[in-house]
Amino acid sequence: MASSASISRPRFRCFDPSNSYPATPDHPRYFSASPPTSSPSTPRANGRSSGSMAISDNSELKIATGPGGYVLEDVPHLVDYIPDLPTYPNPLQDNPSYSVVKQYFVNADDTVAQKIVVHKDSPRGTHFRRSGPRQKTNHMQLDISQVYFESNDVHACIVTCGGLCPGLNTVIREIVCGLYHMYGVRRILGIEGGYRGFYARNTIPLTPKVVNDIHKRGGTILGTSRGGHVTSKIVDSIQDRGINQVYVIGGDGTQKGASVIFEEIRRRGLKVVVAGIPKTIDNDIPVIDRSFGFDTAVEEAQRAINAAHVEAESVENGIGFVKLMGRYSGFIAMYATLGSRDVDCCLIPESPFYLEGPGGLYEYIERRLKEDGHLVIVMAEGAGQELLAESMNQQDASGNKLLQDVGLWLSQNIRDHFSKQRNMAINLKYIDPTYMIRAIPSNASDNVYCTLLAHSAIHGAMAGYTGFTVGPVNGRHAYIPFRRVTERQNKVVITDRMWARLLSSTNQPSFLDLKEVEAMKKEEKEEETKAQLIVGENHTEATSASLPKE
Ligand SMILES: Nc1ncnc2c1ncn2[C@@H]1O[C@H](COP(=O)(O)OP(=O)(O)O)[C@@H](O)[C@H]1O
Ligand SMILES: O=P(O)(O)OC[C@H]1O[C@](O)(COP(=O)(O)O)[C@@H](O)[C@@H]1O
Ligand SMILES: [Mg+2]
Repeated sequence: MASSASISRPRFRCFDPSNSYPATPDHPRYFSASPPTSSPSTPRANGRSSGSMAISDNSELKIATGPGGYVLEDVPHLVDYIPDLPTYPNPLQDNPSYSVVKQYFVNADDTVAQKIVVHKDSPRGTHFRRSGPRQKTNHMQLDISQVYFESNDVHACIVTCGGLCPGLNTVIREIVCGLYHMYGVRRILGIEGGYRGFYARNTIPLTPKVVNDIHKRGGTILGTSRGGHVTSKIVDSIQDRGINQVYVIGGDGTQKGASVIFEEIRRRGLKVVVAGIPKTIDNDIPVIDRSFGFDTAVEEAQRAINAAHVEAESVENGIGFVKLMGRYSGFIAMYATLGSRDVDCCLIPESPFYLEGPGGLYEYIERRLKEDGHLVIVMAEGAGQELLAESMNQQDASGNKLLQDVGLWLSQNIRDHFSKQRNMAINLKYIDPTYMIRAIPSNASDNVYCTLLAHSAIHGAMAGYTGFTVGPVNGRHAYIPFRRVTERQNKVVITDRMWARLLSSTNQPSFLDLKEVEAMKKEEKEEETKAQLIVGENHTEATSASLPKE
């Protein structure tokens, strides 16, 4: 732990792939936290293997440390396994829109802190490489920017995988337009129908003209799918088509798939970058501040909640019941509840609840009906799964556990309880807007966000970085190693201040006693310690939910 509050510039030994200048003492020294499981420097003749669906087993970390507990968790670079790659002047330097903006280029050494609430003696903690077109001051004191691809040589492809989410088309559009207008790239392919599209479907040539209006439409013009990740066939297709930049848009499953593709590409020694753009309407991807489409989803959920409220207050003993998305994380339900102010009870997977007896849900419902004559309940789809007698032992094609429809189950149980046990006539209206919300186009704020994500991914790829996911960390876009976004899920922390706000806004019971709260706090502390151990030595990091930071 640092013993003084003074900030000192980290002293490192050099390895900075983004510049072609000689090593200087100011650059990071990397160490592997665990030994690499493949030998990237020995690509095979054609590099092909007969592998099928695989899980990435390469846990190599690219970490540099500095004074004061500074840790850089860096992302791979092409020169890690293909040394002596030539660099080219960055065309952005001559681009009239970008070159005049002095702050458009980021310093090649900029990093973004994961932990921004610090104390006098706190270690500086984990950092990620800042995204953006990179610039260095050379020995002649000139600012120059270099890239690892010549525009004419770039052959990019884009694929969308997993469930729908507002903003998919915007990200596709912005990758195409960004590559085209910023870097003069002309060859961009859309892969149809998710991962399996690499080997089983057609491709669509993408130009700014083709994608011009697509951000106004919901869904993805490329189509999507679950399952079908056959690594060797995907990489064979990438190799056969001469693709050298792969942009993968999808959730945690997709990023795991992208990580495996990256490992195979590295094993074959190919000059191909793999860049992930995180998509999850549930906002369950960790490290990043929020995921695109989340804002739109919360806004659209208001319409369902409003409808539930109107229905509920128009009749005697009316209950409006809305089920929202959120398999394992209740962010949409929590934010939609906080945004609406009409909700009396919000149920999420992270907060266990019970039905019968003092402090239970039925008692609370009865009280609200007696006091107000109506009530609105919002429930995330993954909440209360443990209350169902038997859980479904089925998975979707991607291996995600299929959940029981707990919303339907609970609304029926509420009806039965009040009619049979309490002899009270209630009027419950059940609304499930899931697919209506997922299918809408993204709102203006998500559109801007999608543009930044797309641009970050493009700049990273052109600069030769690979095996990364992009996303804002405390408001600054950064390149994050795949492993960091797939190793765990982002969850609502119910011992945090935001959940306290929700409880105070709805007045619902917390369903927890003090002992349980203490046990949860202990569990969180242990999780935090575990995360510190994974990352390395001598630093701490925030592991709590990433939205919002305060
Ligand atoms: N561990 C994994 N390794 C390789 N591919 C995976 C893995 N998990 C999921 N995938 C692939 O990623 C794609 C999307 O995954 P899915 O879980 O359906 O959606 P999401 O990416 O939104 O979480 C699917 O094609 C699936 O086969
Ligand atoms: O019906 P589908 O398409 O399998 O999707 C249902 C799931 O999709 C989601 O909306 C998002 O899931 P992904 O992030 O895995 O795409 C979940 O909230 C929901 O459980
Ligand atoms: Mg998922």
